[in-house]
Amino acid sequence: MEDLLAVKDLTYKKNQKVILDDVNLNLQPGKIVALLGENGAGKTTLMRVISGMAKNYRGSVSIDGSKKEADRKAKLAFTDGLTGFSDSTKIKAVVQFYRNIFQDFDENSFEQLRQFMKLDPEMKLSQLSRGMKEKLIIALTFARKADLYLLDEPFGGIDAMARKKIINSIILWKNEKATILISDHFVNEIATLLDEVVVLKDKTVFAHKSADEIRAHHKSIEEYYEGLYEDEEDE
Ligand SMILES: Nc1ncnc2c1ncn2[C@@H]1O[C@H](COP(=O)(O)OP(=O)(O)OP(=O)(O)O)[C@@H](O)[C@H]1O
Repeated sequence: MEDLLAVKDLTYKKNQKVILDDVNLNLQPGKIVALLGENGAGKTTLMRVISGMAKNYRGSVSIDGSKKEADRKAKLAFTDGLTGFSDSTKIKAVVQFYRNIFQDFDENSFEQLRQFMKLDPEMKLSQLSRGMKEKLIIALTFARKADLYLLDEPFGGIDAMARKKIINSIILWKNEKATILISDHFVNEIATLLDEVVVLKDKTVFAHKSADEIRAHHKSIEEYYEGLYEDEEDE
């Protein structure tokens, strides 16, 4: 099958510091993939490079065979913290903006997601709690009919009950052929969703395995992941 995402020999520096070093990553359509790694491992940076927000990297990123930034942006949904909107912006105005910018934004889907998340369209961004903001970001992201969804620690502030409901529903919100790359510090909570696991360590892709393969050899994905760091702690 042709790759949906192909990252080839990617090196990214910020202020002369190497943040990603020779990253290669290929993802196929229709997969849910965890992006794991310690604080500072480069998960957010990798998503920013893939999405075209971070520039001046070496190597190449292609989505559906195209390296063009405009093509990539049209095919992927990445909501980076609602930056750029003022605090007094209402949810309904953010939705209006999304509708104007993204051709694949589906208002009916957003409406369903908004109700699911129990968000009031009249509320201003300044009135939203951290968890409510994260719910809005998830709703905006999945209201698009994208080929690739990048979710960067999407649930940090969301309460346990809502989190469970969201995680169980994610698979229903995406087209069968769409791929999700999701970073989360609690791999256990998303484990049942996963088809593949990518671990960023030492500035590069340290491991990329199928979830089934990991489960065949380890008690859980979490145990496998923690095992990658055990030797270091003993030193
Ligand atoms: N604006 C910036 N300027 C300089 N260095 C940065 C900047 N943003 C991030 N970095 C550095 O890039 C590296 C990777 O950061 P990144 O945010 O991508 O990691 P992460 O894996 O997403 O971490 P976390 O799990 O804490 O969210 C870190 O060493 C960090 O110090």
